[in-house]
Amino acid sequence: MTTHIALDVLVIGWGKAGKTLAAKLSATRKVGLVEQYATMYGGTCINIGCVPTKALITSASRHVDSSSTDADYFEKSVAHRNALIEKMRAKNHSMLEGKVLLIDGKARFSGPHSVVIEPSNADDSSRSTHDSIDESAAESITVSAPIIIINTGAVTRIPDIPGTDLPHVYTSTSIQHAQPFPQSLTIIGGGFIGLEFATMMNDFGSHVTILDSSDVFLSRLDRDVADKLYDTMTAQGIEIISRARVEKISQADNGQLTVYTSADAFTSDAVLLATGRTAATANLNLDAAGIEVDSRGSIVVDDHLRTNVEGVYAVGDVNGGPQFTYISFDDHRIVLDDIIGNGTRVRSDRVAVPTASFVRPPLSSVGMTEDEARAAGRNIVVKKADIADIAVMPRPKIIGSPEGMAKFILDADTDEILGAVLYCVDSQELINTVALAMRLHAPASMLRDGIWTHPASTEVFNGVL
Ligand SMILES: Cc1cc2nc3c(=O)[nH]c(=O)nc-3n(C[C@H](O)[C@H](O)[C@H](O)COP(=O)(O)OP(=O)(O)OC[C@H]3O[C@@H](n4cnc5c(N)ncnc54)[C@H](O)[C@@H]3O)c2cc1C
Ligand SMILES: NC(=O)c1ccc[n+]([C@@H]2O[C@H](COP(=O)([O-])OP(=O)(O)OC[C@H]3O[C@@H](n4cnc5c(N)ncnc54)[C@H](O)[C@@H]3O)[C@@H](O)[C@H]2O)c1
Repeated sequence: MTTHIALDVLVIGWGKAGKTLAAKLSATRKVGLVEQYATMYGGTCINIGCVPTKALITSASRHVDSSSTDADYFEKSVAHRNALIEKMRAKNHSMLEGKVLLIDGKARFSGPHSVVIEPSNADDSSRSTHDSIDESAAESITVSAPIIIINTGAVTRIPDIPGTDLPHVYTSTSIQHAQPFPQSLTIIGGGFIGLEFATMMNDFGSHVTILDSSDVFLSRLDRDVADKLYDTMTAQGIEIISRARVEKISQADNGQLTVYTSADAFTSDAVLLATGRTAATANLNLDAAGIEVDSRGSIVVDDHLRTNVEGVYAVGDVNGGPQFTYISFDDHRIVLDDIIGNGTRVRSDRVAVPTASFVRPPLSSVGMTEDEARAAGRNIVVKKADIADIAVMPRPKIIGSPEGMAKFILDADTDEILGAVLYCVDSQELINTVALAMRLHAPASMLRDGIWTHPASTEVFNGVL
C-alpha cells in the first residue's frame, strides 16, 4: 500500500542547508524532510564529517600524554566520538520534531514535483560511506510538493582500480571505527581528507604514507607554503609521495595490503581511500523529473541555486559547489531569500571564503595565492614570516606549537589584503578575521596596528603585516 502526502515544501536529505531551511520554512508552511538513514539525522557534518573527525584529531593529539597502548587509546577515542555525535544527532532530531514532518526512507523522483520514498533497510551506500541504518519507513510513501529542495550531499569517490573492496580498505567513514587499529596506513589522496586523517592516525601511533597523484604536493598552494607543510608533516613522521599513479591493491595471506603504483609498492595494515567526494545523485532518479546534472553527476543550478525545473532547488555538496558545511549553510540563505525574501541574494556575491584544514598546526587560507596574484598581473607586496620568528606572538611557543608560517599578499597600491595563508596554531579562527577585513576592504595596516589581547595568536597581525 502506498500513502500519498501533499506538502508545501519537501527537503530530501538532512544536510546543513536542508535542515535549516526546513526549520525556518515550517513557521509558515507545511514542510517535510526525508532522510535515508537514522544514523545520519543531522547529516554528514555531525555524523561522519567535520565533528567526529575533529573529535578524533583532538583526542589523537593528546595521545602523547597517555599511558594507553595505541589500540586502547584509539578505542577510547572512538567511544568518545560516538557519544558526542549521538547527542548531537538526538538534538538535531528534537529540534525539528513536531515542526517538520520527518520521514525515514530513501527518496527518488517520480515526476518533477513528486517523490517516492522507499524503506531503506540496510546501509547500501557504496563502500560504507555512511554508518549503518537502524530504522526505516515501513512502506513506500509518495510525496508531492511545489517546492522540493535536494540536499543529498556527496559520497566517497572510489578509484577505479582492483582491490578497493578488500577488507581493511577504508573510506573516511569506516576508518573512524577501524578494527583492529592499523599500526600502518597507506592513504590514497593528499587533499583535505587525506591530510587530516594522516595527522590523526599518525598521532594515534600509526605509520602513515600518503600517495597523491598530483605532480607536486598541495598544488593549490604557493611552493614556499607547501614546502613548509611538507617539512613539518614529514618531521612528524608522515611519508608523502606525489606523482603516485596507483594501479591496484592486493592482500597477502597475513592480511597486509599492498598498494602498487606505477613506480613502487607500499605495504601496510590498512588503506584509506581519500580521492574526493562525488555528488550523491545516483539514486535520485533525476531523469523522472528532468533535472539536469553535469558530467560529474552534480546537479546544475543557477546563481539562486534553482535547478532547471521550476520550484526545485539543489543545496550543499550535491550542487557541485565547494564542499564545506559553511557553504551549505550559506546555500540555505540564498534559497530562503528566493522563497520568502526578495530574491537578490546570489552565490556569485560570495567573497573571501576561507578554508581551514585541521592538520597540526591547522592550515587556513583565504583569497589569492602569491602565484595567482602575480599571474593576474597584480602589483603586490608579500609579507611573510616563520611563526617561530615572530617575537610579538609568544602564544605558539607558550603552548608548545611554534611550527608553521604566515603569509599575506597585499595590493601594493591600496594596502588591501588579496590573500593570506596562516599555517599556525589557532589559524582556523584567525583566518575569519582576515576574511572580514577583505570583505570590508580594510587596509592591512588596520590589522597590523590593531590593539589585540596578549598573549594571543591574533598578534600575528602585529608581527607580520
Ligand atoms: C571526513 C569529512 C570531514 C569533513 N570536515 C569538514 C570540516 O572540518 N569543515 C567543513 O566545513 N566541512 C567538512 N567536510 C565537508 C562537509 O561535511 C560537507 O560539505 C557538508 O556536510 C555537506 O552537507 P550537505 O548540506 O551537502 O549535506 P549532507 O550533510 O551530506 O547531508 C546529506 C544527507 O542526505 C541523505 N541522503 C542522500 N541521498 C538520500 C536519498 N535518496 N533519500 C534520503 N536521504 C538521502 C544522506 O544520508 C545525508 O544524511 C567534511 C567531510 C568529510 C567527509
Ligand atoms: N577541514 C575541512 O574543511 C574539510 C575536511 C575534510 C573534507 N573536506 C571536504 O571534503 C572534500 C573531499 O575531500 P577529499 O580529500 O576526499 O578530496 P580533495 O579533492 O580535497 O582531495 C583529493 C586528492 O586526491 C588526489 N587523487 C585523486 N585521485 C587520485 C588517485 N587515483 N590516486 C592518488 N591520488 C588521487 C587528488 O590529487 C587530491 O589531492 C574536500 O574537497 C573538502 O571540501 C573539508
